Amino acid sequence: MNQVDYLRISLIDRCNFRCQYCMPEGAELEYALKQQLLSDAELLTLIQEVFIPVGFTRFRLTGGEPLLRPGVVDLVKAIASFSETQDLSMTTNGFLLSPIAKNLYEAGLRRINISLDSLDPDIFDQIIGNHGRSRWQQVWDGIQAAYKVGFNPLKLNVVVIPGVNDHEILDLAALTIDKQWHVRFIEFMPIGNWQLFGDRGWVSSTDLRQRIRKQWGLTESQIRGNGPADVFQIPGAKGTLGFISQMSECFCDRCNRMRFSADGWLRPCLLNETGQLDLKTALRSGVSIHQLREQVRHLLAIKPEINFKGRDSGTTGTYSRTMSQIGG
Ligand SMILES: Nc1nc2c(ncn2[C@@H]2O[C@H](COP(=O)(O)OP(=O)(O)OP(=O)(O)O)[C@@H](O)[C@H]2O)c(=O)[nH]1
Ligand SMILES: C[S@@+](CC[C@H](N)C(=O)[O-])C[C@H]1O[C@@H](n2cnc3c(N)ncnc32)[C@H](O)[C@@H]1O
Ligand code: SF4
Ligand code: SF4
Repeated sequence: MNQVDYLRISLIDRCNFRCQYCMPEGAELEYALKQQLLSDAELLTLIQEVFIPVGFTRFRLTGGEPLLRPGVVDLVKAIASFSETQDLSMTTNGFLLSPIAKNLYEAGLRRINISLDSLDPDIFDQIIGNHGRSRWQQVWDGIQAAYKVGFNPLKLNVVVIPGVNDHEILDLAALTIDKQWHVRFIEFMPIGNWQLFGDRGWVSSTDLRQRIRKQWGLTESQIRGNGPADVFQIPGAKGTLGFISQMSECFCDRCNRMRFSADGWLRPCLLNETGQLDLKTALRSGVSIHQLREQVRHLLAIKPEINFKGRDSGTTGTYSRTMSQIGG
């Protein structure tokens, strides 16, 4: 059985973007109230006294937009300071990154994944639901700042939406030729926006690889990631290309992760809502740390049965939480 030692922690369910595939404009979203969110102290207690003792050693901070969380640098510092923390990373939209990148690095964050769905500012703004001054440049500046500060690996996430940004695949892939960046193409999942998804809203990774292979050739990379991406490389390129094929492939047999929401729910599988534990309510109502640990241990033991098994249909299920609430 795969070791489950990687926890994706959502720091906040809010976001400064409205990506079409995640929290589209007009969608009715219910945000957690401040008192429903875990405080820093509660989160750190749960990490140190529950998650680490049951075997989690790798943590990814996500959201919503994690850089909107007040005191995010101090939180990074605190999690990085636990001697058991072997890997601390973040997934961000990069908009607020530039001025804070150095502080995050100095606080102990080493890996960062930044979403960048387009190199064309107009298409970018259309995808993220922006109507004012374009936000592309500020995100690009955030990426450059992270690169300069020394984040390694630096990964760029692209959700591929047919008819919207799939014509940019080669331009995005070309970013890896001269820079040691890792560009990852993610198959769009119908969580959050069924309308945009339509009959077949995703382009398969196999299809994308064919297009890239035709242009430059493509080899399987020796580098293995920590997660679901299959890693390839344009021959001679400095960086790599990752393909996250959650619609066309099953990588659940190598699943190593759980998710923890900003309001304290532990979720054993992204695509299956079974078995979630409300650790915040339990903690606040005085359930002992020992009992919480046992509950999480039990969830780890039954996770293989919960892991998503409905992939054959080529769709997923229906979900009560959006990607922004789950943390991707
Ligand atoms: N189905 C499924 N998709 C996942 C899982 N983990 C990540 N993804 C998808 O991959 C996207 C990008 O994830 P990231 O936040 O960049 O993290 P990652 O690729 O796991 O990170 P690394 O630790 O750098 O490998 C997510 O938004 C999801 O769409 C998973 O366990 N199951
Ligand atoms: C929910 S976001 C949270 C972190 C941050 N706000 C960001 O966008 O990077 C995490 C990841 O989920 C991806 N994502 C969101 N909705 C998705 C969907 N419907 N299908 C596939 N990936 C999705 C985003 O592209 C992003 O890479
Ligand atoms: S994908 Fe990230 S940036 Fe886009 S709306 Fe969702 S949480 Fe915000
Ligand atoms: S769908 Fe569930 S079991 Fe499969 S890789 Fe993602 S989180 Fe793990």
